[in-house]
Amino acid sequence: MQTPDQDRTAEDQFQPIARRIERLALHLSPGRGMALLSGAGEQLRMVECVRGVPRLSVETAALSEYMRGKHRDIQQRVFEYFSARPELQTPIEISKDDHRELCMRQLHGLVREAGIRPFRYLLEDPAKYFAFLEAVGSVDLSLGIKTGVQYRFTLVFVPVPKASASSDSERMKGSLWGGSVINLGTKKHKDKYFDGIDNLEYPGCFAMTELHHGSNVQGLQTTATFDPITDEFIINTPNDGAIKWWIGNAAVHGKLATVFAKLMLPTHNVKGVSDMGVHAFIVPIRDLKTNETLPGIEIHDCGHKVGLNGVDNGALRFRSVRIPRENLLNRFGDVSRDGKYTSSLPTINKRFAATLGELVGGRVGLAYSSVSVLKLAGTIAIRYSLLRQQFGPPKQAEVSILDYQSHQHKLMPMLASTYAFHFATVYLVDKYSEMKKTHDEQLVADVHALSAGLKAYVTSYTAKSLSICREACGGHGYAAVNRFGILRNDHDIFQTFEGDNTVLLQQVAGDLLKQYKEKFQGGTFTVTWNYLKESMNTYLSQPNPVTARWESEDHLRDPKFQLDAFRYRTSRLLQSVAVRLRKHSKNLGSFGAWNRCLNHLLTLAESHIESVILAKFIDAVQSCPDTSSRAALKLVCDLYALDRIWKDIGTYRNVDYVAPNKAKAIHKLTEYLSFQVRNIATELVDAFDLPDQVTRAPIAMKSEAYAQYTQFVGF
Ligand SMILES: Cc1cc2nc3c(=O)[nH]c(=O)nc-3n(C[C@H](O)[C@H](O)[C@H](O)COP(=O)(O)OP(=O)(O)OC[C@H]3O[C@@H](n4cnc5c(N)ncnc54)[C@H](O)[C@@H]3O)c2cc1C
Repeated sequence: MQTPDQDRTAEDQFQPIARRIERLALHLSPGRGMALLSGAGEQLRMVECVRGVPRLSVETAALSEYMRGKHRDIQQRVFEYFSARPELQTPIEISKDDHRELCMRQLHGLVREAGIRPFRYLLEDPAKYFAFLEAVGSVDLSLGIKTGVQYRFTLVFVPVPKASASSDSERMKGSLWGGSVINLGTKKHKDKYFDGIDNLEYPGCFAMTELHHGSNVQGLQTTATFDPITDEFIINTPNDGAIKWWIGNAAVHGKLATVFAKLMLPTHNVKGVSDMGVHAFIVPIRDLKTNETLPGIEIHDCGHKVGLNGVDNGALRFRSVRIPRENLLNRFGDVSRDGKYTSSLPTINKRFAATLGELVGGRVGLAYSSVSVLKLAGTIAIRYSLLRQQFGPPKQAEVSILDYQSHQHKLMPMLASTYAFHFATVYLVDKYSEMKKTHDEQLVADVHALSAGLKAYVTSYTAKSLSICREACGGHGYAAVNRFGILRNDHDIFQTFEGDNTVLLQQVAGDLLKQYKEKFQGGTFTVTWNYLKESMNTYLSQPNPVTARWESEDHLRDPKFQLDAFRYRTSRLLQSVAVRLRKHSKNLGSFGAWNRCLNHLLTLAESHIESVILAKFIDAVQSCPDTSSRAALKLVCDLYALDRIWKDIGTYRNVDYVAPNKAKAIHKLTEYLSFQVRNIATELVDAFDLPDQVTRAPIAMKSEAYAQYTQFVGF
């Protein structure tokens, strides 16, 4: 019996030989080359077999098991619940109002009938909560967001670098009702509200954004003025710009809201009040029994949206609404009966920073959910592309559209990226759960930056990919029943809420620069960024002219080469932007210099996140215990890495990190790997383990797809 290690050795020896034979087989078909390769995949695979060249054989069940994680049971419960209650499934055509009511019924059903308690999972085992969120998001993204609004444990304080164009102080972004009460409040709040939030007796809102200020939370204008005579706060909207806007659950269902407002304390000086900064307050907005809007509060519907119409976003105006002093969520700052402000933390910035570690869950959740949207869209597009046949060699059968090189180019690197993101976000969830247990300071910083970067990177990628998937399915991709339109519209806003992506990437860049500065002052890099210590030194020396020319397949598929290349790019971007910022600061000041270098900074942040994603993917390949799954993952990982390097080949060529012959070899190999991945695409999407009841698009059904599609329109 072989150990996994012996297995790996044998396989590692075999693979390069098999690859060479296979390539030779292609070379032996003069004049046909990639056309044969792409145009007649099925025949070619048979030819390959005849010539003794094996296609990777993948044990889907084993791969699926490796991908699945430990909380499949909760997802299964969600799927089973909706299977048993077809009337609760969201139809393709539904009005805004009906969709909102249905979403609320879906959530009630899960909590009250199926006995699922998301709020408890969130507290006890965040990974279970995220798995649940993934499942409800695949039922309907509106339901996923509605759930998040009610429960989520996030309030993301986003410290944007001092120099950035957006703010000269810290900002906070985030969610949402349940999380804000538990995280920003104290025991009295938990005792009073936990059960009601958990069982949906207290549907609530998270009211931070105002008409004039979204990203820049420091600019909020709503006030909460303490009245020492009545022992109350007076919540007021001073002007139209301060109307709370986009507030989820506000238009119809919310009964209470966490309202973010500037805490104003009376003083004896000329000004009469002192601004203590933005704090959070629980404000009842509707009568718990009658659902009537409470006096002093004006609520309007934000109206029909581009997507997520199952969520009732509303706008709120407060006219001197009085709430008891105890409604201040006072974990980080409190006001005593006689109007004295106290906090264990001396400054607003410190209070924000303390909140960071507790409250990054929303971004973790969005990154994770975005990967499941990508899996769903990729599964639909790839299954259909395998089924769909158009054209073919003269007098021969038509070929699958996925046998066209152009189609492989559209979908196979995307499939590889989906796997890459899967492992990166699973890692993020693990780190987040660990952080919630240990509160380790370095981990807090790491999770904070990683969640910002992954949320921004993954949601942007998914948003673009949804359009590519639609187009890859031609006209039938445009039928609403096949889901791309709805997914695209619903997911689009993932790029904006829980922190705008451009703003979040700046935060990652700012953190990298901070680390860079500390390195040169003898500090240590946080866990994820340790690699920079090493690669900064490599960067400072010139690229090696010999390795720049190495082009063998074994070298290009060596994880060391791939990671070095990713990290070299990040180090180079980091070093060069630091120099530029220093130079421009002299004339433009730090704000102007930051803006002058903004695109450079965003590229740096993306490059760093790509390095982290690749590193986690390589780890996942190496840790996979099943031989066939490991071989498949290695192939997919190579495609991810080389495709990314090829997409940025100009950067590598400009500094001679890659010589022309090597650039050409990377390109050729990337196309070849796309073809190889295409050959196991069925198994790779099957391993996502999305049953037909979840994918739902008729064109992606595992069997009888055309028949199901024709039935849908009435044949
Ligand atoms: C469907 C939906 C649901 C929502 N739910 C809630 C909710 O429940 N509670 C709540 O409080 N809020 C909610 N929001 C608000 C959401 O959080 C904000 O829209 C988000 O924070 C972005 O703010 P903004 O809309 O003001 O965009 P802005 O900050 O005005 O950004 C507009 C553009 O300017 C760019 N930009 C801004 N600053 C910079 C900078 N420094 N550098 C470079 N570019 C910059 C951005 O990249 C973006 O492209 C929701 C929004 C929507 C659409």
